[in-house]
Formats: sequence, structure tokens, C-alpha cells
Amino acid sequence: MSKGLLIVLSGPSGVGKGTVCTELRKRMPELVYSVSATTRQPRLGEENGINYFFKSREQFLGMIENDQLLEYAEYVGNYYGTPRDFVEETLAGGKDIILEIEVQGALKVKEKFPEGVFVFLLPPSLDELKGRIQGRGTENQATIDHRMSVAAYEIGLMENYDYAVVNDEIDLACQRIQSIIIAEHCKIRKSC
Ligand SMILES: Nc1nc2c(ncn2[C@@H]2O[C@H](COP(=O)(O)OP(=O)(O)O)[C@@H](O)[C@H]2O)c(=O)[nH]1
Ligand SMILES: Nc1ncnc2c1ncn2[C@@H]1O[C@H](COP(=O)(O)OP(=O)(O)O)[C@@H](O)[C@H]1O
Repeated sequence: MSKGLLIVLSGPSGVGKGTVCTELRKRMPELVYSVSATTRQPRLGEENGINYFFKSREQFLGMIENDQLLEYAEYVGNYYGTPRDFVEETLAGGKDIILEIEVQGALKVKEKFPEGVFVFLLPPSLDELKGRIQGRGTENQATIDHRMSVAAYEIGLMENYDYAVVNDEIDLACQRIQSIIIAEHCKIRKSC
């Protein structure tokens, strides 16, 4: 049995990663989503084990200590990390898995899985990005400003990715990512 594809989706806060992932999972029910651990407080409507595994700082540091994370990063004052076993078991079982993670973590994953498929989601413009974060209504102004300043740094690292997808419309962005996954499955992988 061949291994599944490891797909990494990154992009600045508010670009629509969560929205696009939710829609993609409806369209591709066989695609497995990696639930991350985080020390961030849950937002209204977020559920433990569904959106994130919500952890205390001590619990998160314990996961690092016990080598339970494939990668982790600090982002705007909180830790975020990918549980290792779930990713490795899913891939070994021949299933595709998508990791929705920020750029520092994505670069660490690339070192370990250079064969992964790295997709960067872009906003149509920075003004639109700011409008989307504000429109979501989950962050205070200071956090929005901090996230917007990180956005410029993140977009600057886009060249490390394989694909850039503009999230102008959710339907189009999903179609583009689906096409990428289909094409990657058709790729002839050379061992050299
Ligand atoms: N490195 C890393 N980043 C993660 C992980 N999980 C989520 N993130 C990223 O952390 C950032 C902040 O996530 P979140 O607080 O949910 O905010 P959002 O991007 O505005 O939805 C986003 O770029 C996420 O993609 C993870 O396991 N590892
Ligand atoms: N293509 C789009 N056009 C307009 N609004 C969008 C689009 N994609 C996402 N949104 C909205 O933008 C906001 C941020 O989306 P979200 O998925 O939470 O972003 P992220 O996970 O990247 O932080 C949400 O209110 C969402 O409904």
C-alpha cells in the first residue's frame, strides 16, 4: 500500500484557512484533518478535540518534552503543535492528511517530509485580509494588529511553498486545492 499525501496549508490569520478546510472536508470526506494542540483560549463555538486540543502551558511543555509533537511553534503569544502519532499513523494507513499550520511549523515539517505538498493561501489584498479578521469578531484590536504584522512576515516566506492559492471565493479556492491534490496523486515520484 502506498503512503498517503501529507498536505500543509498555511496562510495569514483571517485569510480563510479554517473556512476552506471545513469546505474541503465536506467535498473530500476521505481527507483526514490533523487536530493541533494549542495553549490559546477556545473561541466561542470551538470544541476540544474538534478544532483543537486545548492545553495548559504546562501540558503543552509536557508534550514537547515527551516528543509527542511533529512540530510546534509560538504564534502571537501562544503555542501550537501537531500531534506526531496521528499524522504518522494516518500516512502509514495510506490516507491523505491536511495540516493547517503557520509558516515556522510548516518549514519544520518540510525538513522531515520534503515529499509533502505545501500550499499557501493568499488573500485577494491586505485590506480584504484585515476586513476578514475584523469581520470574524474573535480577536481584540491589539491581537488583530499583531496578527496583521505577522501576516507580512508570513507572506514573505511563501516562496518555500509549492503552490499559492488565492482565496477570493471559497468555492474557487477549494476547487484549486482539490485540483492540486488530484494532480499530486497522478505525479510520477522518482526515487533519486
Ligand atoms: N506550527 C503550527 N501552527 C499551527 C498549528 N495549529 C494551528 N496553527 C496556526 O496557528 C495560527 C493561529 O491559529 P488560530 O489562533 O486558530 O488563528 P487563525 O489563523 O486566525 O484561525 C494559524 O496560522 C494556524 O494555522 C500547529 O499545530 N502548528
Ligand atoms: N473567500 C472568502 N470570501 C469572504 N470571506 C471569507 C472567505 N473565506 C473566509 N472568509 C471569512 O473570513 C473570516 C476568516 O476566515 P477563517 O476561516 O476563520 O480564517 P483563518 O482560519 O485563516 O484565520 C471568516 O469570517 C470567514 O467567514
